[in-house]
Amino acid sequence: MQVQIVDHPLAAARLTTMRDKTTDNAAFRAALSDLTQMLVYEALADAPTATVSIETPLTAFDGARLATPPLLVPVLRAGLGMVEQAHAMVPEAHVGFVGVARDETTAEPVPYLESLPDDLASLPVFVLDPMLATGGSMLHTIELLVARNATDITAVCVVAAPEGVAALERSGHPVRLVVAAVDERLDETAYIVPGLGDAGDRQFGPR
Ligand SMILES: O=P(O)(O)OC[C@H]1O[C@H](OP(=O)(O)OP(=O)(O)O)[C@H](O)[C@@H]1O
Ligand SMILES: O=c1cc[nH]c(=O)[nH]1
Ligand SMILES: [Mg+2]
Repeated sequence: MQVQIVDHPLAAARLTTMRDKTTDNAAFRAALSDLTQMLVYEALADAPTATVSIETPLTAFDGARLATPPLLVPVLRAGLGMVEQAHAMVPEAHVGFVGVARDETTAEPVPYLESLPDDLASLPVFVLDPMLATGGSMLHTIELLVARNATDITAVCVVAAPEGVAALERSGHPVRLVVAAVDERLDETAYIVPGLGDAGDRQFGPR
């Protein structure tokens, strides 16, 4: 599996703001939005383009547009903080939604929402979720996509645990990972260390 770590001073600065426990909800959301812009920019660096013939004020010109804009799929709740910025970067993209919440005691994903197009055979898909911990929520989402014939999936995350990266790798699904950092480990409650805490709570408050 391809793992692309977005290692840039501006990304590191936003991630540091997100990790800081004194950062309030609004500043956390702002840093996540900025960082999403960088992650999506990097995730699309090799995307195929199609030619668009236009006229500049001076002459004819063959320009470019994305050949196939990806379907954006935020994983609720925490992925909601990424979708507006990702959509601003790719305004022509369609958006699907998946809702999953980890059971607090087992850390197993509990699905509660699924709103996706029926056929994803010819569409790249960007799954937006800041946290890849055990990988359970991401794998649940990827399985929904693969069941709809998706063959080109990018997980766009902020922080991953090595355990989550390994789970994606083991799954054999057609996925690559674009992430700002791969942290040390999971703790005994399956939270990422050093991490940034609960990405949903830090944006929206406790559920
Ligand atoms: O890799 P995993 O072990 O599955 O953990 C990662 C998931 O946990 C968080 O969501 P959470 O369940 O806290 O829901 P929330 O976004 O509503 O807070 C996060 O946004 C991921 O979806
Ligand atoms: O560290 C973690 C693990 C799962 N979900 C989060 O929001 N944070
Ligand atoms: Mg949460």
